[in-house]
Amino acid sequence: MTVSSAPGKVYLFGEHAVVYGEPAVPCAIERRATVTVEPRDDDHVRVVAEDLTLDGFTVEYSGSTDSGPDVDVPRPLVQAAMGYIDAAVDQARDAADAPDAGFDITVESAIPLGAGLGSSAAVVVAGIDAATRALGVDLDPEEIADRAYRAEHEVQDGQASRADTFASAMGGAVRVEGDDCRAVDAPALPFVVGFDGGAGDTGELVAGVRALREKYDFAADTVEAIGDIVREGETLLAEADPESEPSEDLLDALGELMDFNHGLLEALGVSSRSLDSLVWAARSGDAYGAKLTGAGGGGCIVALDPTDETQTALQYTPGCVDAFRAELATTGVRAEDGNDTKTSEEDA
Ligand SMILES: Nc1ncnc2c1ncn2[C@@H]1O[C@H](COP(=O)(O)OP(=O)(O)O)[C@@H](O)[C@H]1O
Ligand SMILES: C[C@@](O)(CCOP(=O)(O)O)CC(=O)O
Ligand SMILES: [Mg+2]
Repeated sequence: MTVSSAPGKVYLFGEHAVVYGEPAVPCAIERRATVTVEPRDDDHVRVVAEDLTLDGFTVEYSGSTDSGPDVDVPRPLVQAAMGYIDAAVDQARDAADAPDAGFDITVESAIPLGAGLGSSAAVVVAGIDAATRALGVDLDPEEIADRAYRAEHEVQDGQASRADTFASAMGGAVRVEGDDCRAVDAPALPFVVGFDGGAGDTGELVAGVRALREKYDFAADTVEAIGDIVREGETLLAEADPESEPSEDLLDALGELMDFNHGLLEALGVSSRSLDSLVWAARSGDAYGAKLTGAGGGGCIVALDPTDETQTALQYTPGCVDAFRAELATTGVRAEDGNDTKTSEEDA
């Protein structure tokens, strides 16, 4: 049996624009998905994922129910739910050159689904690591990141960047621009996350931005302007001492850029009334800055605040179902079964 975990992430800057080649800075956070894999003697794949719920299915009884009810779950719902795990299994079979390998897979995750914290990337990264190790193949974190990207790219109909999967596989703060992925030496930033209980459909939201970008030059300019914000932000990070607490000046400047980034994402149509209300609650709670994180539509915002004020303000905001401090995850994908021959920290 092999067990692997991988972290979720928040975007300091740059989601959506990263899909069109602009840079982005996602940061891995200490909320992890854990995948347990047991190889099988046949080529079947059996998945237990208790955090995953499906809305709407039909159960048909005909005559005796000895063989159990015939559950008719609409195909698209199953595909949406299972696509990422399926794609991770395909990648692991390919990496181990074992096209007929079968697995019993259990997924457990502390990352809310579809909420912009990269649950899909964490599940795919941890799944590829656990399944390849179960087949006796040990991939390094960069290769897991690459295969996880290919899996997300396939599931999201060709609309995915390398950002989420690279951050999850490597841990820490990273910078992604097209195929160029690298670690960023940044001070530990005081992230606070607010969750509205909702979710967004990544594929649909990315398609919406793509359509606007094709329709209006000013929407294409907006995407480029997000890239400018990221470039400005990474200059600030590069000037800071990664070993020290971030200075107030740095937090002020990063916060201003986060606020601007949120405004541009809002203009591109990927925010929502509840995300905006959490962003404003964080700002009135004294955050240095706040923005939505990930695809948007519903889910999470991220704010910068070293004190408890933003978290408290969010907790008292109607529509906020959870508010928590998100520590930077310095380790990306890792074995949880004592069979690890590497961690991304050692490799970095
Ligand atoms: N705990 C889990 N168990 C099984 N699948 C999961 C789990 N968490 C996430 N997933 C997969 O990831 C999808 C959500 O990914 P996505 O829409 O990209 O949002 P995000 O990555 O922001 O959480 C789910 O529909 C599901 O397919
Ligand atoms: C919108 C996007 O930039 C980030 C999506 O993040 P998430 O899946 O919502 O956590 C898409 C991508 O980079 O693949
Ligand atoms: Mg995702």
